[in-house]
Amino acid sequence: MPLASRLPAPPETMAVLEETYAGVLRRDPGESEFHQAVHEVLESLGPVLAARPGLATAKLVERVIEPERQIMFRVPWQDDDGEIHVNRGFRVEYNGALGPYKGGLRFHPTVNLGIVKFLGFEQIFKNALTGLGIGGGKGGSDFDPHGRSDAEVMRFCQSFMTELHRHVGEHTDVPAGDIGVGAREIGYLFGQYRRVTNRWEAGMLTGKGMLWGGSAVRTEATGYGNVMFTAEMLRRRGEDLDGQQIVVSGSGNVAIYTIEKAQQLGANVITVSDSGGYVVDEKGIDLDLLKQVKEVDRGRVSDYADLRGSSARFVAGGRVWDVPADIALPSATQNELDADAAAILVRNGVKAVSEGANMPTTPGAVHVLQNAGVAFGPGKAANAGGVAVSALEMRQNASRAAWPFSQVEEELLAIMTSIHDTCYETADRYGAPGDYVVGANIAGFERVADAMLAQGLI
Ligand SMILES: NC(=O)C1=CN([C@@H]2O[C@H](COP(=O)(O)OP(=O)(O)OC[C@H]3O[C@@H](n4cnc5c(N)ncnc54)[C@H](OP(=O)(O)O)[C@@H]3O)[C@@H](O)[C@H]2O)C=CC1
Ligand SMILES: N=C(CCC(=O)O)C(=O)O
Repeated sequence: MPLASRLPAPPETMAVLEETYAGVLRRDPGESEFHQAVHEVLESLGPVLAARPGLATAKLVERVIEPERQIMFRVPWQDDDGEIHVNRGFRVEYNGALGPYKGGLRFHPTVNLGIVKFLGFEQIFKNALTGLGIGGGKGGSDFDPHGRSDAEVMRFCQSFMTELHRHVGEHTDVPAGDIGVGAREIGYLFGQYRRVTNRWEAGMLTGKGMLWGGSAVRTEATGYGNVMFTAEMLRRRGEDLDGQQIVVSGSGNVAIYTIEKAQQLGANVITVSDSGGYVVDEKGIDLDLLKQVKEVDRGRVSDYADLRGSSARFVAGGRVWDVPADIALPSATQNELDADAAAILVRNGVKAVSEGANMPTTPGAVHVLQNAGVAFGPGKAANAGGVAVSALEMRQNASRAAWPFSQVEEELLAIMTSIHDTCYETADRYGAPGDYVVGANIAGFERVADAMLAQGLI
């Protein structure tokens, strides 16, 4: 896809960015999600490079695009029947200019280097926007935890950390959860780290249990934060969440706590989904039942529909975007909301779309939504609540403190409001009022670039 500037920029500046992008396509063919993530950022940087030619001279954009370190490793493990499996592990330590590498681990059969690089590249700017002194990184494996016993997941996590421990630490690289990596997996990973290093290093992993160094609100943080960001976008338009009809995709950690905060603010959430399809619940999602199905029984959204009764309908293979709503909060996976879905949302009168997931909206869908005047919150800004509270967990660990839920939630609200305002004001300053994609990309990039320039050619 050719590079088109989202903002007026001199042709010679765009030519430099186009050559940089061509280099990415040449060097990393086939990594389509990584290309997509880079493409979106480069489309925002024209005016920045035009105003600061020194960035081009310093090859700053090329340096940000190339990870500082890419680690891949073998993960052998044995299932409950004694059969041996071999998975592949990844950790991309993308950019440490602002702090230790920080980012989740994803366990999903679709994980490959390109996926990890897209997630890590997004994480650089997301973490920069938090202002909390964290660099960008990401990792994971093509291991599929679905249907595996706790013992099998434990053996996999122990094998995975036996290798990963060489590369992580509280002052180096601090992983956390993402798709397929929740409280159970974090526990097994931390236990193995402790065993192989003989160190109690609380700050090397976030999302830990409350009894052993975890932070209040970390479980809720990503979902809460996206709803807080959405509320700020609406507030700027003289609206709030009370009474709004909301469609949510996904039914995991981000989706569940998105629903919780949205319901607390008076909204009516009527859908959840998983890879089998979606449920629409005319009475509104029963969150206690959803938590029981997903967090306790590790079931499917179709099980929710069966248990919920007549108000809930399961649509196999369908997408929540077909259901009329005021607000859409994609909280499952990348590229789940395409241009056709965006057109349906617009036709049904959607007012705001805010990304709880990482890069869930395709470029074509972003174009449809923004052209229709829909408030759009990009994931690198809107879903930064998770990593922000991870950074607060690291802060508590460093001071051996444990803050109460109310204090952490107050901090989270302040951080999400600050991220919103930074993006909003940056977009305004660059002549793209209300374009949070431009605001997030430029504000995040400038913070990283200034730190990189100060630290020399490394
Ligand atoms: N956890 C965190 O701290 C943060 C997560 N995110 C992002 O939020 C999104 C969700 O993560 P999280 O809630 O933690 O993960 P979970 O594993 O808890 O839940 C993922 C949900 O998305 C669904 N899903 C995953 N892949 C697909 C697919 N290919 N097609 C349809 N549905 C799919 C899953 O359904 P199924 O069970 O059928 O696979 C599940 O309902 C991801 O994009 C993640 O990168 C962003 C910021 C922070
Ligand atoms: N998966 C996460 C959370 C990362 C973290 O808490 O370090 C993300 O920001 O995408």
